[in-house]
Amino acid sequence: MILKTDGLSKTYSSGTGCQNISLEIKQGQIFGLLGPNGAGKSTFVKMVVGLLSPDAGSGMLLGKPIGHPESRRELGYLPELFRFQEWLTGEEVLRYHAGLSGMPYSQTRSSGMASRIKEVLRMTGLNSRGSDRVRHYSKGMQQRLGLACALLLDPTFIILDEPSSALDPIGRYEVRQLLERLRSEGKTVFLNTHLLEDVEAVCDEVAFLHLGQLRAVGTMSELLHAGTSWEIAVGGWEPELEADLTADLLPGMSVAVIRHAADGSAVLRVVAHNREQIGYLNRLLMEQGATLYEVKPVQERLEEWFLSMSGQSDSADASRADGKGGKR
Ligand SMILES: Nc1ncnc2c1ncn2[C@@H]1O[C@H](COP(=O)(O)OP(=O)(O)OP(=O)(O)O)[C@@H](O)[C@H]1O
Repeated sequence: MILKTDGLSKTYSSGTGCQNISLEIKQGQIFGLLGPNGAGKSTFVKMVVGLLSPDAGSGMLLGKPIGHPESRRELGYLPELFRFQEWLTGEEVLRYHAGLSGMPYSQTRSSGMASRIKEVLRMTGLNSRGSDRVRHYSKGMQQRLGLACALLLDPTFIILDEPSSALDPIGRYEVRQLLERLRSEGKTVFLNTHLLEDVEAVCDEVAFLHLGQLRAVGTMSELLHAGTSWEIAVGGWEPELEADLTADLLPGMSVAVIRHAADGSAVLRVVAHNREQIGYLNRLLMEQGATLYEVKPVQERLEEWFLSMSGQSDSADASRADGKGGKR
């Protein structure tokens, strides 16, 4: 386990922050922490990297208690709000950051460090701009420089707080590719974000924070409850079958007609919690003289899930509180 937190809590004088956060991040995964603005994501990250002390709870990071200097040695961190010395060049900022890590001055000037600096500039798409002053960088380029700083000392665990917030779609795509490459090298990445497409594209596991509380943890497919909603193509369909089927369905199941053609073909949207319930529906259809041709699982869209988890659709919440990876 790279990171394990147990009930981490921080309450600001304003009464907000985050409470009782218990998470486990395994080696080699990209873990996404999602949540709306003000959910408490950065507060959690700051406790993990040792910038804030928790009011309660504990955590182990790379085998040491969080906040311990040893646990930070293997950590790369891109803060949400970054600001660099604008009079320095990108290369100078990186060398300065190497020095801040405790590296002797001579080593920060070594040829090994010069080539590592070139490498992280290349990895983050800044290879041709390393000798330009930061004041001439765009916001997106400064964010890339922050990413280069986080990667500079080849950390085992990389925590990125909104790494793509200033990037254009190409930049976001490049960062996603970089994260995948880091994972393939065995690194572990913790991604704090509200960019749903990033989470959907790269995260192995996701946690959802809302109003400082952990609401859900699981893989994308667990969280989106793949398998509870199905699209079913049938033949021999008659409009009155909808009411007949509905009357015989098991508790929690439902059927709605999406399309129906004059030749008796139809597509149904079915809520069923397992394949046995689909088998039961097949039997009902056969009893009514209809034929089941195709069954396709339908995945909920991440955006809809995000909205419902953020309290924008309470009725959707209530119907999805079951199973592993569900709401907490
Ligand atoms: N230093 C602080 N003092 C007082 N309140 C704070 C402080 N930092 C954050 N908060 C409050 O704590 C809550 C969580 O903030 P936090 O920055 O952790 O959320 P977040 O999920 O990272 O938000 P965003 O996605 O907007 O960056 C918010 O209500 C915020 O106003």
